[in-house]
Amino acid sequence: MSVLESIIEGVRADLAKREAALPFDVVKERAVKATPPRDAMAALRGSGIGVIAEVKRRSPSKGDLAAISDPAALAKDYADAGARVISVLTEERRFGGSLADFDAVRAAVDVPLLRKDFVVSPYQVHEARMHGADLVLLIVAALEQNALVSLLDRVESLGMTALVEVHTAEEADRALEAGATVIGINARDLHTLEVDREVFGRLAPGLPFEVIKIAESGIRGPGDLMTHAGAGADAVLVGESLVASPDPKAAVVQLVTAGSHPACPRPSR
Ligand SMILES: O=P(O)(O)OC[C@@H](O)[C@@H](O)c1c[nH]c2ccccc12
Repeated sequence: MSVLESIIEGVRADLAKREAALPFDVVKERAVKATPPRDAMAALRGSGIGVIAEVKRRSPSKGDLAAISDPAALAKDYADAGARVISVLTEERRFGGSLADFDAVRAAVDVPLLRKDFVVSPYQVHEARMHGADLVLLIVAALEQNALVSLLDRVESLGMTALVEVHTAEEADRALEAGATVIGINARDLHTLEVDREVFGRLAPGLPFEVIKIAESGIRGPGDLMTHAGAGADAVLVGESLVASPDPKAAVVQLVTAGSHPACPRPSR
């Protein structure tokens, strides 16, 4: 079993417990009553390279990254530093995240929030909306094509934005075929957990110019942001290097400053 498959097995088991505790119909009703989704596309299209900052406690590849005692305070620092979107891991077993973290962040900031999890069921999409999510991650490698298409439609039908994640050219084709308008290119292979920082530069130029392109994982600082910008990134998604920094707020400021510097390549749209 690959790492991805074993993560999904755990996600399905946890999901079954939540479904037993709170029926889908109730989740759907509450999702409709939640604060309407914020415009994530507009946030991502802002001038310069956007920074998506992630609240991430742990990872399967590195173990504990940071003891985040106050996720709301961290998120507030991110937002104050100019992060356009904040990503919150809600997967519990491998990433130490939770919907409680998501709720704490939601209550603290007004920027669009991404629910970062292994979404395999419509339940999780409505659940994300119920908790005030504006974007939902859909990982192509985790989904059959028809599931990808129907989950993408569902995310959009609830007024949210789907961030469709790919790692190979074949997955990028599947994302486009499914109608993705925001594509994240993950440098990390979720089957092996290996990081290849060149994947973005290989795949992004092959995507249509109107697709919003996000470089994900392994971004150490402004240098990596500039490299991805040169290959056509609209935004970068950064976790570890921020949470592990002695000063996460300053680390975001550095990225935002680099991404809005006149010397930084601009998104071509
Ligand atoms: O911590 P990093 O290397 O900066 O990476 C952040 C983000 O890209 C990573 O957390 C991630 C990308 N895709 C995922 C899918 C599931 C869980 C986590 C992820």
